[in-house]
Amino acid sequence: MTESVGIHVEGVHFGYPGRPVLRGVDLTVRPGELTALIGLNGCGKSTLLRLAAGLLHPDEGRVLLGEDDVARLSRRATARRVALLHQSAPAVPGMTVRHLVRQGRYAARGPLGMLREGDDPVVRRALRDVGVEAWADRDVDALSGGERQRVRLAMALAQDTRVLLLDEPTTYLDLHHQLDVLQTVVRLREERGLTVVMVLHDLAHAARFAERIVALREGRVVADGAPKQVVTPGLLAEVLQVAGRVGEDPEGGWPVCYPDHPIAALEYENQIH
Ligand SMILES: Nc1ncnc2c1ncn2[C@@H]1O[C@H](COP(=O)(O)OP(=O)(O)OP(=O)(O)O)[C@@H](O)[C@H]1O
Repeated sequence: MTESVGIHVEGVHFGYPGRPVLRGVDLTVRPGELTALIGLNGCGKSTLLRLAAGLLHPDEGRVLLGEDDVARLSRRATARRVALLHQSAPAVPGMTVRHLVRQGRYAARGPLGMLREGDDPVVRRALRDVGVEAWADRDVDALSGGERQRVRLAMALAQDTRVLLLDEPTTYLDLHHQLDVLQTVVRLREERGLTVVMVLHDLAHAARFAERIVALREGRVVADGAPKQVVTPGLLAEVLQVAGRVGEDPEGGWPVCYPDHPIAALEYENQIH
């Protein structure tokens, strides 16, 4: 197994024109760690993943993959180190599943590499890993939202990187396939020593599957630790603006949330301050 790679986010500030988003983020993801990133809509989660994938560059600070500053790596060198599952997929009319998944190879290996590899075993493995090999010759357009989401995961896996960034990997999926995808991620991470950061809106899934939860609020990290340590009624209020209770799964021991109601802005400020 190739050695795992960590991610270091050091003093990162980032904004889109006229819109500051990340306001001084420091985060070290250890090699081989499975981290869930949580927070309200618009708090900067996808932006942080895009910075780690080298698609955006910090205004201040830096992002390292292993020893390498992402801002100094070429697009292809970055694509060999890190794969990002986006929230939305490129939907090209008439493209088959196999063809789309091969795009993941293209990002990392380039056209010559793809020619050399012919019927690429990594593509076949990626299709198999997420259980979509039977759809290889179907049009991507003709898939349901959930089916397409799994194909996008196969595309990210086809990059065959040590670092996997997953932006809401369970969106569109029924409960069976949500659990299936999350278990697949856990298994692949164990088998291949992958370093995984995934944005999850479902705190129950974060608490169940991640070994670490990082919570963002308004572009800052406000909680960071093992699920048992950080999942509290205070986290629900401060990070997700929800009042609720937290218990413990009687068999697995992980925290279980019982969300009650959204907290109005005033009530929320009173709870925090
Ligand atoms: N390309 C862009 N140009 C300008 N503003 C953007 C752009 N992309 C995102 N934003 C803004 O930056 C902020 C952070 O967006 P981001 O997508 O990182 O949030 P998020 O935490 O992933 O949210 P969600 O949970 O809704 O996916 C939001 O206010 C969003 O409107």
